[in-house]
Amino acid sequence: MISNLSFVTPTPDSPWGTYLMQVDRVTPYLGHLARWVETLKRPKRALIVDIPIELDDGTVAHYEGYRVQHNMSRGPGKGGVRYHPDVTLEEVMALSAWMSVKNAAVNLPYGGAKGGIRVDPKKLSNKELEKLTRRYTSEIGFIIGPQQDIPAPDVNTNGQIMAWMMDTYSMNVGATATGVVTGKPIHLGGSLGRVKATGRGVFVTGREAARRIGLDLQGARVAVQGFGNVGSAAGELFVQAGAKIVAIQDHSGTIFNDKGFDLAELMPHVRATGGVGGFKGGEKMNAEEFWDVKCDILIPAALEGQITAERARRITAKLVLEGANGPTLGSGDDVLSDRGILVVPDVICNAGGVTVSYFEWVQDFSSFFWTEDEINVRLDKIMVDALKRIWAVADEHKITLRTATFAVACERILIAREERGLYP
Ligand SMILES: NC(=O)C1=CN([C@@H]2O[C@H](COP(=O)(O)OP(=O)(O)OC[C@H]3O[C@@H](n4cnc5c(N)ncnc54)[C@H](O)[C@@H]3O)[C@@H](O)[C@H]2O)C=CC1
Ligand SMILES: O=C(O)CCC(=O)C(=O)O
Repeated sequence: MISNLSFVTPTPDSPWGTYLMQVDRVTPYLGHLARWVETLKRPKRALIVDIPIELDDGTVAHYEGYRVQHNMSRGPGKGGVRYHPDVTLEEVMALSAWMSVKNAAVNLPYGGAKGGIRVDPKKLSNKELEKLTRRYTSEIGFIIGPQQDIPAPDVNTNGQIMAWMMDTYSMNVGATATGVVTGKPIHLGGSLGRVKATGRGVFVTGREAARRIGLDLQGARVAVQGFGNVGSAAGELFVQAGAKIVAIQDHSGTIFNDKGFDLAELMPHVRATGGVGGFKGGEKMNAEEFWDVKCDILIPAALEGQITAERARRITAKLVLEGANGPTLGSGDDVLSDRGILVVPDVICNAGGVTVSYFEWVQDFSSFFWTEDEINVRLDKIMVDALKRIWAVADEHKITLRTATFAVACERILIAREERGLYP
């Protein structure tokens, strides 16, 4: 693992360390392009901003914000913005690099970027959240734009936050620029289908993977970690396909129901309380027992670094669908692979969100909007075709789907890098 960057000290289990190891694993499959591989090991641009805001009680608080543009060889930067108290520059760097790989894996004309603010948004009022978002947008305003870098929602951010970002950027440039962010509300140039698109992509890749390994979704047992935007939308689609969700874990608790949860009862509880904890339609479980639950499909859809080697030894699923970015440590990945558990990696599994973000961006430019059916059909096709190509590479080289996704994506990025050349 080469990393002579002065501003991060990755470890094998940290997000950037995990990403570097994934790049090292793909290098033997890159042929002559391997001489460009160092390009992938350093972000093109990393911006740290101070965000001062006046709180409701009159005091002034400072928050640290980031926007990292990992690689722009294939087009403008693209990737979400995360609000979380544990966000670091290192984490955002890894998330931006995974965006480069993901966008290339589904062949979108984008590079990779990601942003974040080190904040617990649950502790802020709506007014404070708006001030934070607007100030952050102004601070990063000179490196984002419809043709430069297009943010979108991620953990703890949503359509309202995208609306504030779009409005702030537009006021600063003096013209409404709907294409500067995606994941916006429908009335502001948002796309039908975007809210559930990431979960839908997890379902589509999961359905294809299940078919290939002969796993029947009818009656399949599913465990989901993270029941926010991604986990809940994926879970709903699996239930519609005949599967049952037997265990769910989120920040508020872990719940179990051997017969499968009734989502018509659970969803209103989550909307009303903010989490699954306290739901009466199932038993409460110890958090660590989640990883022992008997299931066919496991969907980590919360944060990074959840599947350690130790947990990977206990997982009973035949199929792991990475809804989250970076949920599996390198050591955990090796254990899953040795045990014959198929992992559909984040860089393809959760690409449905950015794919519909791309549709949103295209619709904004043409000011012509598609129906939800058109969007879902196009999304399904892009995901299925991308997975087919990746699967063929995995079979050809006898490598995991993760390394195969990196092989397909990194080749595309580095061809673009080589063709563009280096001289100004
Ligand atoms: N929103 C999107 O379009 C996309 C999101 N992702 C990834 O999916 C994952 C989830 O994102 P969203 O659903 O958008 O976020 P969200 O904010 O809607 O939901 C996050 C979920 O994770 C849970 N969670 C947080 N800390 C936890 C912990 N310590 N243990 C268990 N659960 C915990 C929360 O309770 C919540 O249910 C993230 O890794 C994100 O980067 C990936 C692609 C696109
Ligand atoms: O929709 C987008 O542009 C990016 C979504 C995202 O942050 C991700 O795929 O991790």
